[in-house]
Amino acid sequence: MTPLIFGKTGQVARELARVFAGNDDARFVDRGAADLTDPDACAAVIAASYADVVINAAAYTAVDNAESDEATAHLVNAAAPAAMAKAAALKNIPFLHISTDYVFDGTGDTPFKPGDATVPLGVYGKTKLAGEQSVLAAGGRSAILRTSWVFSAHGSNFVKTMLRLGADRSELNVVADQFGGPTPAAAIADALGTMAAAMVQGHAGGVFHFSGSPSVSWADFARAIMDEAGSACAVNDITTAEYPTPAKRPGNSRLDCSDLQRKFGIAQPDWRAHLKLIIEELGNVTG
Ligand SMILES: NC(=O)C1=CN([C@@H]2O[C@H](COP(=O)(O)OP(=O)(O)OC[C@H]3O[C@@H](n4cnc5c(N)ncnc54)[C@H](OP(=O)(O)O)[C@@H]3O)[C@@H](O)[C@H]2O)C=CC1
Ligand SMILES: Cc1cn([C@H]2C[C@H](O)[C@@H](COP(=O)(O)OP(=O)(O)O[C@H]3O[C@@H](C)C(=O)[C@@H](O)[C@H]3O)O2)c(=O)[nH]c1=O
Ligand SMILES: [Mg+2]
Repeated sequence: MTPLIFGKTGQVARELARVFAGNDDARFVDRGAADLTDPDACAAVIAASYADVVINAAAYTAVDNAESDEATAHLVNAAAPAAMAKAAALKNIPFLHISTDYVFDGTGDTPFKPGDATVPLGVYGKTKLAGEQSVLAAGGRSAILRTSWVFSAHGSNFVKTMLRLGADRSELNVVADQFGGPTPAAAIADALGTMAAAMVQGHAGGVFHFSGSPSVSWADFARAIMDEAGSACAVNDITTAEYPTPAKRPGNSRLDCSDLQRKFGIAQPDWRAHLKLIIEELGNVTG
């Protein structure tokens, strides 16, 4: 396999570097080599490459900032993936793209299936959905992996935020009415590696869901983080209304991941086991 990967510094991209560590042909494209605000530059990198599969692990992920910066979020999350998917289709090579639970409105309490109606609540979700749609419309073979609540030892994520805040405070208020599956970036990268290999062999692709198990509220997740880190910081349940943010977030982010299991043999990871490893890796002592 000769994968071309957009993103180098992000949570998932760094784990893809581990997945492809033994592959000298793998190439990672960072912001300096192709800025996603310049979709033509992204297409040009694909056109000039010898890759047999393209993975896009770069995105505009600042959910609240996107509310006041829709133009940039749209370029990065929609226009760039559209250009990438078209360039990959022209070369007749498969394209793998990552999307989000935030394409859903979060109603109900059952896990969303890939074919369920998408109704994003904010700009980030709206631009990610536009990206999905243009990737599927590009005419090539593509796979879209929707995931949720990504965490790892690197970059910025909820685990690192909780460890940082928990180190200075005796209690934290965290929303207890938004539910989803925390997902280790390492498991996403492993899944993408498996999917890329299958796609190179001719797998048809499609839209799939992948999240960690079990589903919890952000408050439950925060408590698990504090417990695992040995932190004395207490976590109080609050409602979404008590934690106002620029972007509205879905109350139900649960994803039904059974299609990915059936079509690619990929099982949902238990996020608790990964959390333990990551907190060990961070060497965190929060007192
Ligand atoms: N984080 C999460 O909780 C979730 C993420 N996802 C999706 O998973 C994928 C990977 O996310 P994750 O690894 O967390 O992302 P990160 O936020 O950790 O990293 C984002 C990456 O995108 C790059 N990037 C952003 N803007 C540009 C740009 N203009 N040009 C070039 N590169 C750019 C960043 O580069 P730089 O370092 O230079 O800024 C960085 O490498 C994304 O598609 C995201 O939408 C889905 C569900 C949840
Ligand atoms: C820091 C903090 C957050 N919260 C809430 C806000 C929010 O509802 C929830 C999580 O906060 P975050 O800022 O990490 O959430 P957010 O950045 O919205 O995380 C999302 O990122 C994008 C990229 C995705 O695709 C989603 O799957 C999801 O992971 O916790 C509290 O209640 N208390 C706190 O002290
Ligand atoms: Mg965030």
